[in-house]
Amino acid sequence: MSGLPAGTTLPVPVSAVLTDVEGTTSAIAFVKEVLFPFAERSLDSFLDAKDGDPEVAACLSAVRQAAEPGEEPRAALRRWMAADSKIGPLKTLQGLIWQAGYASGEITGHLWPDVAPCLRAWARAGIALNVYSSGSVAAQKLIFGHSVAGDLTGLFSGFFDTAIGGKRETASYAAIAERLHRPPGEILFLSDVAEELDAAKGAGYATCQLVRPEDGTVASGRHLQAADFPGVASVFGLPVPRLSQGEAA
Ligand SMILES: CSCCC(=O)C(=O)COP(=O)(O)O
Ligand SMILES: [Mg+2]
Repeated sequence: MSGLPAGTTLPVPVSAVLTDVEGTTSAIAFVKEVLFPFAERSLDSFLDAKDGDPEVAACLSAVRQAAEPGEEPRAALRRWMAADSKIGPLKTLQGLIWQAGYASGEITGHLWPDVAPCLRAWARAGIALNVYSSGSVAAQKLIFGHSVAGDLTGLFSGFFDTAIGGKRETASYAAIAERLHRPPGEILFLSDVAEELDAAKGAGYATCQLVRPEDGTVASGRHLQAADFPGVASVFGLPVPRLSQGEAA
């Protein structure tokens, strides 16, 4: 599965992991069928309730700047939602809307069952864990803070969104490496999207594509690959979780 001969472990000195969310730690289906529809159907009531709220007003001002000339902000937001556009003010608003859903228990953050045990094992071993997603930092903290495996936010030392740059741009990964005070070669970037991995590799990162057939992801062949987080651990020589009875690997 990795693209390496069976049993091969790479001599890459990984001291930090940077992980994508949708398609990597969490199902694409969860984002598309739970999170996005929740934001879509709550948009009007949220904006009505938050009329005059300074954070929301700043987002709407940024929406007007990015919208087509004369386009009403709500229409622009709905158009971007339909196209899954990774536009900053949309992602910020989605995060704010999801907050209520997580707080009420209507939404629980999906994680593949293999993810939390590996994150815990890697954090225990002193590997610095970080997130990079098009979803806002607030949205990242919500999905990991209200996850099916409990509150995992304490495992992470850094959260990055597109405020640092687009996920398909090499400069974004160089900027993250600087913020982490680590050589890029020591950072392992995990994603389902080959173009994001290409950009990270361009900045000198180690890369691994998560290819989860049950989530509809397709191997690019351009990066080492794994079917799950234990597969990542085996390719890069990272710790694997200690299993308690009945716990997923
Ligand atoms: C952080 S949960 C919300 C996911 C989201 O809004 C999104 O656009 C997913 O982007 P990713 O970069 O994690 O694939
Ligand atoms: Mg992804």
